[in-house]
Amino acid sequence: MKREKKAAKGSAPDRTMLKKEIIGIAFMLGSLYLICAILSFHPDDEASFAALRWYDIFGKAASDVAESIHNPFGLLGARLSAFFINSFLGYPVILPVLSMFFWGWSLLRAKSLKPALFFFLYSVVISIVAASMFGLTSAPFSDVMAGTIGRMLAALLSTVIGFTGAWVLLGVIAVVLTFYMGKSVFAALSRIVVTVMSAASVPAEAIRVWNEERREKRAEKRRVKEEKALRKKEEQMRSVPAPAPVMQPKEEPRPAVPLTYDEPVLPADATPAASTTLQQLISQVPGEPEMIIHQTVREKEADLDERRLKVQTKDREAYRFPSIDLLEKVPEDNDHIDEHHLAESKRKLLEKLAIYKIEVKRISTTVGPRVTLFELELAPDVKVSRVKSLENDLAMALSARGIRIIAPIPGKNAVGVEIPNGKPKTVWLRSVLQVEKFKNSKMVLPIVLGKTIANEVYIADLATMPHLLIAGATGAGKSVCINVIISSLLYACSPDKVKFVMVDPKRVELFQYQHLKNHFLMRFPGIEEQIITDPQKAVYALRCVVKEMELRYETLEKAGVRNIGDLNRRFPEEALPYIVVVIDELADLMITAGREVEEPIIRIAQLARAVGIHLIVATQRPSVDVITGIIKANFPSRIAFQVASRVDSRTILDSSGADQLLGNGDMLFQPSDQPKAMRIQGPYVSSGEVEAITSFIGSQHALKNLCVLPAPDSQKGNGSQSSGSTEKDGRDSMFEEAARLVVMHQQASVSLLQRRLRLGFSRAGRVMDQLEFSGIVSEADGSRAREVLINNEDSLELLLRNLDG
Ligand SMILES: Nc1ncnc2c1ncn2[C@@H]1O[C@H](COP(=O)(O)OP(=O)(O)OP(=O)(O)O)[C@@H](O)[C@H]1O
Repeated sequence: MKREKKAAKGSAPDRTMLKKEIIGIAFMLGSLYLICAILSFHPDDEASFAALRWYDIFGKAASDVAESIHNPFGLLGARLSAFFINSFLGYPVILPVLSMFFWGWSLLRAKSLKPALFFFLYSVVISIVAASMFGLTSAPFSDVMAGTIGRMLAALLSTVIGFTGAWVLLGVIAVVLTFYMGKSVFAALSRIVVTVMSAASVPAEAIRVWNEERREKRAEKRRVKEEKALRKKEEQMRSVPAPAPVMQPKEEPRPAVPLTYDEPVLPADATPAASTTLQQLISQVPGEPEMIIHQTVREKEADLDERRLKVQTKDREAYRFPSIDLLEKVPEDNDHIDEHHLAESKRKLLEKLAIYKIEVKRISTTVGPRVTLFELELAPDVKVSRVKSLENDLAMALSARGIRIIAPIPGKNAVGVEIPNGKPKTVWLRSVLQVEKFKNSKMVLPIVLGKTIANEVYIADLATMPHLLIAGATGAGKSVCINVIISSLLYACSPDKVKFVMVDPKRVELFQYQHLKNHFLMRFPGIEEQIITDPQKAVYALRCVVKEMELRYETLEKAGVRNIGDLNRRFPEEALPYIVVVIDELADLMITAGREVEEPIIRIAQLARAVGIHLIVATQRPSVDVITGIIKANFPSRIAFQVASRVDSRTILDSSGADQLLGNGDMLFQPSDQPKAMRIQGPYVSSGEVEAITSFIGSQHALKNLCVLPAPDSQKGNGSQSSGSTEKDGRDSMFEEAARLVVMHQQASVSLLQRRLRLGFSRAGRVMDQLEFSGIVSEADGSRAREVLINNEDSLELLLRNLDG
């Protein structure tokens, strides 16, 4: 009983909210009154209440004076307006009062009070400046525009710094303030205007929706009528006896189904989308299995730009997150369901099953963006494997590609049949980022993979995956998927939190990310480019990552923590960024560098989870020579796009299914912690959108502390050392020749040594290190070329002789 009473009283947060709302309304009303009173100021009123004391408002004298007052807001209004205009700041005082109104509005709408505070500070200073400026003029209205304070300040300034100096000083303050504070204030004000306008447009939208629904209902009624008439005709035809006794296979009756709608199981932050017309659409025959239509999920939208977009990085440069407006707007008719196609698919499916005498007890459907899942509850005596063997027959009966049978659906007493929708819907990146789930995500490295069959936005944490293998035929959507993953991370993480190592042997897939070089891309000692395209350099870059991993392990050990999360929490000032290594085409690397590249990939995959290094590896050749057993074993999270054969699907996922996918971002995602892959439709992001995001980031101030990976230890006897590299005094046999080459060309680059001396990349890199150690070239400095420290060949010969000696 007590508890009920308590509940009735409302919870503490509710009461606090209520209090805030009351205070907000009081602020708004108070400031409105003050603004109106000030605007109604009348100069003659002051004389009327001059004899009246402040506290003397209940007496007879007060009522006499009130009658002669011009201000429509009464004695109080007249007094306040006279005080603010004559004795305070004049009319400019309206600005701070206006900011009080804004404050109240922010309290009422439970918005952050920061913009209101900014506006208040700005308006106080700007009204003082404006009052002083009016104080400097001798116009007739200057008295009411300056107030006592404005006139005093004007007199003080013109005495101290002169009349012109006062104008300049006040002008500069006004311009600078408006420039720095104006932006955020105007942004906040424009948000209020937008909110008010959208509130006003709600009734119009409701009328439009109502009209549309009415039109749809009428069309549905007409359609049902037509269907009924057609069925009647069919029945009449059937009742006419056949002319000749021809032997025909006895056809099973078509299992049309009665319908019920079930309450969908929705995630906490999702609301069901309306799906009302389907019930009338699909025919019902009494005694047939029941049909349930799962309503799809409509994710709660959220404005991603409402979070804090500007942050301070560790090296004190401001960084601004890309705005969601850089992505294209979702076309409006995107929610439309092709109901006729759905009804037709269901009819054909049941017909086919009836031919094979597979009895269905209950059937339910979920309409996804690209496919519809029919969940069939079979009669107890039907073997699940019989349905599975019908995959090809069903595909033929429905004349559709991409039919997949899930037998049984994990955790359910049902078999799933996925049938492509008539009109596939594109899932736009903007629509999957613009949801509350993403905005409020607590994941470390949230990546949006797309929409599930129930239209739920699927977000995974790369930090827990901990590595991702993406495979599929060419043109199936791998590169778009990688772009989506990188874009999700760019929308979620600042450059302090995540860095990328990008390896792109195809040269065309990742070049747009060049714009990220001053914020998100890691650098490598001795290599100018930050997006690696050369397979030998890729091996070197991956070894740098391995070295970084080893150093990070040492750091963890010294700090006495178990992983990067604990380290960053304990020492936020020295927090390490997560490193995401993206390799867009593993096959090209495996063919040219083979074991040399497999080795560091496996080392990273096996060990790097704890130190925050994560791999995303894509390949269009899902064969065992590229996705080797050991690579597969270390990539428990995998995405398969459409592939040519069942064998390819097995190579990626250890099961078939990817061969039945539809392409264009249709994927099977195998999470590391689930037994079966799930079907997801990947979002689409165009290269124009990626360009817009990356160039927005690239146009910002470069970070001063650019992350350079450590050079790897020189590898001996591991195959990377080319033959003929016998060393003298620890130096390479090509050392002297290399020294002469760089001095002759006055140019020190690894590629020059590679080209002219025919050295492999890693060997050329080692020789360059030795040249640096001997003082012939300067040390590497980020992306800048090394300097040659020896001017001529004579000095070089002298130096070489000294080295030998
Ligand atoms: N999620 C998606 N939604 C809609 N269309 C898509 C999607 N993903 C890819 N596509 C379409 O497929 C085309 C090819 O995609 P993408 O370049 O990603 O293929 P790929 O697998 O990387 O091919 P390749 O291996 O040859 O580079 C895109 O240009 C686009 O038209």
